[in-house]
Amino acid sequence: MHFMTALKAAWQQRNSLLCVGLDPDPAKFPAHLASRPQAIFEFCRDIVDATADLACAFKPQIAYFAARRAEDQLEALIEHIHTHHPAVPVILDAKRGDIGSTAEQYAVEAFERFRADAITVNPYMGRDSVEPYLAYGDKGVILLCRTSNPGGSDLQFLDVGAPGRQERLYERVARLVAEEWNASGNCGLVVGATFPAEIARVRELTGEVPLLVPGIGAQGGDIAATVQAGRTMDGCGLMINSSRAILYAGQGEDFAAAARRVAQDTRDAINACR
Ligand SMILES: O=C(O)c1cc(=O)[nH]c(=O)n1[C@@H]1O[C@H](COP(=O)(O)O)[C@@H](O)[C@H]1O
Repeated sequence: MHFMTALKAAWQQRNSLLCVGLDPDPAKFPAHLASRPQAIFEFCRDIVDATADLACAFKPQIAYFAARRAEDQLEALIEHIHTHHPAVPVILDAKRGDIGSTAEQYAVEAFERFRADAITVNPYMGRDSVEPYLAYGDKGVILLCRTSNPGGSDLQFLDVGAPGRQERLYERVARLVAEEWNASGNCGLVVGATFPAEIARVRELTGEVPLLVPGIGAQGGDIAATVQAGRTMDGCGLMINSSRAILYAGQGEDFAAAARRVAQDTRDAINACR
């Protein structure tokens, strides 16, 4: 199924704009999991099973798996999501960016090895570096635009407009994606919840393009401001990600139930503003 079709169905059927981020850090796992060889998979699986009905997407962050030689556990996790929660699309957060020939390999890795439904991509090497992902017309390509971190302003806020016409770099990315790269309707953009004014600007520039919005929860972004700035006319258009605030809500054997409570509260807080 086309990523956008799956995402729209998940928004509607689950009545949720919440993306549950899967950033498994064994140092923060409950003690009973610590010594288990498949701890990363088991931790994420339990979070997934406890939150799937509350989520419009899952977003595993590849670095947390690769850093611990646990790519096999990432494969198993995505397989688990597809098998047990097929209505919830999987966004592989890899933020790839490289020349076309290398990008082809990253696209194979994301879509054929890991079987992700979408991937995050860094667009700052230009169109040819993104084309190998766009060629998978039914997969989502979610491009960094205005990132949530403080240093995002160092480059993304530079004025690249013609003389007398200010245009920030992130605005150029948003415009390029909306006007040129999204010919197959499979693009999304990343805009941090920590910058609601820029969410509103990106929404203004891109019409209905879905926005992945990290930065609520641990990074302190404002839910109401995010939703008001980024929702589309039908009250959707957003995948609002929270990772650590959900994953590490509890420290004991009932960690998944604690994660569910925070996920539910977050989904409800988002819905209250739609
Ligand atoms: O692409 C991303 O997901 C992303 C972009 C961005 O601008 N900021 C950002 O925090 N992220 C990711 O979103 C997640 C945020 O995690 P928490 O701050 O724990 O909710 C991490 O996996 C980040 O890598």
